[in-house]
Amino acid sequence: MAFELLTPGEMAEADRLTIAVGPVDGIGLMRRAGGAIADLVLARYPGARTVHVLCGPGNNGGDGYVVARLLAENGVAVGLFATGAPREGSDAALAAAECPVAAAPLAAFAPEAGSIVIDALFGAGLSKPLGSEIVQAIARTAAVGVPVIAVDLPSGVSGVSGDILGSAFQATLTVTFARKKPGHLLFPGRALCGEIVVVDIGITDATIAATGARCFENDPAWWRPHFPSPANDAHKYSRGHVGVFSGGPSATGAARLSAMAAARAGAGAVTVLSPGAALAANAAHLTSIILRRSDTLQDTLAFLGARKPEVLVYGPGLGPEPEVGRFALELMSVADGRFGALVLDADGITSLSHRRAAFFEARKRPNAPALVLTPHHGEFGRLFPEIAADASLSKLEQARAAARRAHAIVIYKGPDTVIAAPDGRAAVNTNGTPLLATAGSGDVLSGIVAALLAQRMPAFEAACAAVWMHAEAARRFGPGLIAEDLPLALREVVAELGR
Ligand SMILES: NC(=O)C1=CN([C@@H]2O[C@H](COP(=O)(O)OP(=O)(O)OC[C@H]3O[C@@H](n4cnc5c(N)ncnc54)[C@H](O)[C@@H]3O)[C@@H](O)[C@H]2O)[C@@H](O)CC1
Ligand SMILES: Nc1ncnc2c1ncn2[C@@H]1O[C@H](COP(=O)(O)OP(=O)(O)O)[C@@H](O)[C@H]1O
Ligand SMILES: [K+]
Repeated sequence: MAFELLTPGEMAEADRLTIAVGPVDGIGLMRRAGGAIADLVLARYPGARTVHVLCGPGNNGGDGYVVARLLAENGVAVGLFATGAPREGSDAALAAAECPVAAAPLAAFAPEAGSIVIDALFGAGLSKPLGSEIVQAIARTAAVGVPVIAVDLPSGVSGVSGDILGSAFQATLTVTFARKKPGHLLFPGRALCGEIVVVDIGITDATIAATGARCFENDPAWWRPHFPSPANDAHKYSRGHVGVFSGGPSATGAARLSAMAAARAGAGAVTVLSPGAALAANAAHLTSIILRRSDTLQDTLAFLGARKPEVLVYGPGLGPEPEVGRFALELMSVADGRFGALVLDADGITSLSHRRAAFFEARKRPNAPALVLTPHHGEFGRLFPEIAADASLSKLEQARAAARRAHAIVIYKGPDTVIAAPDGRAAVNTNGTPLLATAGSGDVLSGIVAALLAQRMPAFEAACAAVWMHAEAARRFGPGLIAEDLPLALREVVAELGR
């Protein structure tokens, strides 16, 4: 399955291994890469008057020389512009020597309406901000608004992080090789890629595996085999029981959203644990969801002993007060097999920011429960300020660092939600929709995660599945979505995933 995301370093390793094993050599890979792009250009832009190919000094430029040659051989009017000649003896120099079109300096590049631009300036090798000559070429291209086809990555986009180094092309189409890179899926890079096409240039799955890549594009294909469905002899508690803590009388809705989502995602029983003062408010709104009073740790322990829930959701609507964080620590310390996993969300995360040392210490205990943290950007920065402040780390690397630090699955939410496990596995979600930017949608996500964990789906896969299902439900519901709509919208998604 081709869902691995390779960093530029891992991709270069895949390249090296492929050449080492043979029979294809470096220039052979480059000819295949350039050939695939030329085919796409001819198929998609049969009427293009002129194609301007912009070549950089490295292998990305090498791919560009191949494209220029093939287009010229097919009768296309090709203008070729280069920034620096390829290194002597390199594959790119060979590709340039084979290209019959003379290269002009990049400063002479003047895009015109009706033409298209092939951006082969920098790809995986981009390591510093673009120079002014290239920044100006990007500006000239944007001013004319012609289609841009990026080779591997839009020049200026970091393949590691999706960050923009100085400036970057806005591509219409990005053609990359063998696998995507994190920079294709993390914002802002994702938005600059346009449509992404991955072409096979003969790098095998075994070679990709040999790079040790442990990052994936989130896709049902690889976690669906773990997706739960009820056994024939299931009863409500054997299907999985989730307990959700409610806030006080004026903040009960968040827990109910989480609880409803847990039920729709397949938990056989869901209990809302409510402070006495909020029982009436909760009771007025709950039907199939069980309601139980819980004001103290003793009350919670009694519930755990009597009802043995698999998973607890702690955070939505609880308020950021330090007592909330203290209770979260107590819950973790009494877990000891009384429940299997804790989903800490929203205020459950924020309230721990004042007790970070105690929290990280608690996570080291051997009997600590499995933990899933679901921070958005602000919550992430509160619980992991040093990691969040480290600008050298991509969002993906930050999520991984946080997962290792907290011995937890971390769902770092946003338009490009990253899911990371303490063992180094990570996934970037790609079916998100801005429709999810609506109050309470995060509470729904915590309930879905809890339900899948309660049905004993392995934790990393459960987190990936929950993020995907949450977004899929939002997409299917469409505009007008509010968080209350999400639990019911999950029905169709669950039905299709189940066997
Ligand atoms: N599987 C693969 O990895 C394949 C890679 N190919 C191509 O090879 C590319 C990678 O080639 P390279 O490693 O040569 O890298 P690039 O061609 O992206 O960059 C070339 C060199 O430019 C320099 N540089 C980086 N940032 C710069 C900046 N802002 N201003 C000026 N110079 C800068 C660096 O020294 C870098 O090594 C890929 O993007 C892809 O297009 C293809 O040829 C075929 C196979
Ligand atoms: N622009 C967006 N594109 C895709 N997903 C988004 C976007 N904005 C928010 N989301 C998703 O919506 C959810 C919002 O969660 P959160 O910020 O905790 O909201 P709340 O606290 O109101 O429930 C997260 O799953 C997040 O990934
Ligand atoms: K490029």
